[in-house]
Amino acid sequence: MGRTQRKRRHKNLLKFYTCNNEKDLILLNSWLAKEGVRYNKKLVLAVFNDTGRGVLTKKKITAGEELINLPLNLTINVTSLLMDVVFCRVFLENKIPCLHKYNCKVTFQSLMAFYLVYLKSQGNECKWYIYLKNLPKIYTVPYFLPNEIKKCIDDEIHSVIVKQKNIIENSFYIFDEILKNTIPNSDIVQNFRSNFSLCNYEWAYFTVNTRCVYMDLTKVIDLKNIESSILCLINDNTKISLCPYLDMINHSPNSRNETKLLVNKEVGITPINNLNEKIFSDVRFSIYTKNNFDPYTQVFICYGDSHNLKLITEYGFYLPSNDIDFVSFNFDKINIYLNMVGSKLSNDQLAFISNHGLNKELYIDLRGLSFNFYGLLMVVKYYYSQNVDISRLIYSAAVCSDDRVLIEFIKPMVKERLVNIQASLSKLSNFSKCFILDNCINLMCQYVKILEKFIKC
Ligand SMILES: C[S@@+](CC[C@H](N)C(=O)[O-])C[C@H]1O[C@@H](n2cnc3c(N)ncnc32)[C@H](O)[C@@H]1O
Repeated sequence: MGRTQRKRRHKNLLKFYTCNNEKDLILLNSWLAKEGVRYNKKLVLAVFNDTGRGVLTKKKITAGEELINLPLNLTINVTSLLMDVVFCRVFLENKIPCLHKYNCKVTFQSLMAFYLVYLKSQGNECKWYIYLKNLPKIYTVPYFLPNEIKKCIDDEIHSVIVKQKNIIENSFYIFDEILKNTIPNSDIVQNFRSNFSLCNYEWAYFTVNTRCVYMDLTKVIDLKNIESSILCLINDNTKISLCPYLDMINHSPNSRNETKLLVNKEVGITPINNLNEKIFSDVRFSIYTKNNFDPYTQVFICYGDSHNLKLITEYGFYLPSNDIDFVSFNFDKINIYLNMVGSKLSNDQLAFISNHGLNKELYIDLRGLSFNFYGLLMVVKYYYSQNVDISRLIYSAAVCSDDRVLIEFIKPMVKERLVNIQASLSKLSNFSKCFILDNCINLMCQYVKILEKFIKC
């Protein structure tokens, strides 16, 4: 090894320690190998200073290399739920007609979370025991902040938590009712009943939220006739799945990757009532990277959206110096401001705004007003100007959007937003520090930076 290489390796070594030899992870690795997972031999699990547990490569990885390849039966996906006879009986052998009563009432994510509590309640009798044992015990999303702190954080973060809370609590009460009314004809269901609590369900919900990957199984299963199956409870699609080991890879906004479902030609599209494990024994799920990774560096994939509001509230982490962050403004609040400054919108203006979608995507980022925000302000200011074609004017904003009149007009409202965030930050400084709160404070400071830049321009 040359001097430069040695130096680089030493520098990298300081940033992580490998954890492949920890007892639980040895068990996880040998279980995965036994179950047929094929992962790139260069990869090992490690704990990194900045991101926590993740995947490290010991040798160079080049774009196009496969990272992990799993048999479909080793992922928890829609077919796992459908093929689990005992789980399906919870719904089908029930004192209430729950498929009918709760038709389209929950998301697939909620159903997956319910299934995860069911699996967890089986302890070491469960096929997924080793996998479940290695999942994080807690999640660092603001949902879990104490109420007195939640009250002080910015409205944007708070409104995401409120939405999460509604989804989680509503689905929890539905599942609780279903479980209370099921005919408990096995120990598995008895245990499930006694383990089903809001706290366990919240853990499961955020396990699914933070770890699932997109997986489209329409090439192998026919999801059309679902009326008498548990899928009639859901109001969205089933395209998410938990994939052991793959879910150890952390996120980077700069990473690019692709997944593939590798299907043996003979596997046709199976109707949901004909599913069995054998059919999928030849179907595999594979993930490739489109990046190069140096030896002894962390391997990342991209989870999708990378703005910090999403990362903090859905995944529980914050990316510093994130240029794509933005501060949203609610149309109703803008409307109140317009009324206050004597620029009440007419019905014609309101119809124009709604028809052109100018009441959505209203935000300010480090580059200034969003296209829609700018367009909305044009409608406010120029709709009734003579010789102005407002539609043409709005679309010219794609080329030039620095009309001082519009910017100065909205500044007082932006200043008020800034003052409110600063006041919240000051209240938050009274609470003792913790990782989740720090993430929220970091994001709010980013909002301050964005708004101050806008006001100064
Ligand atoms: C799919 S899991 C990745 C593996 C996870 N770190 C573990 O120990 O099991 C997603 C979670 O990893 C963490 N994570 C992912 N990317 C991260 C990053 N760039 N920085 C910090 N934490 C990250 C977050 O807690 C996130 O909810």
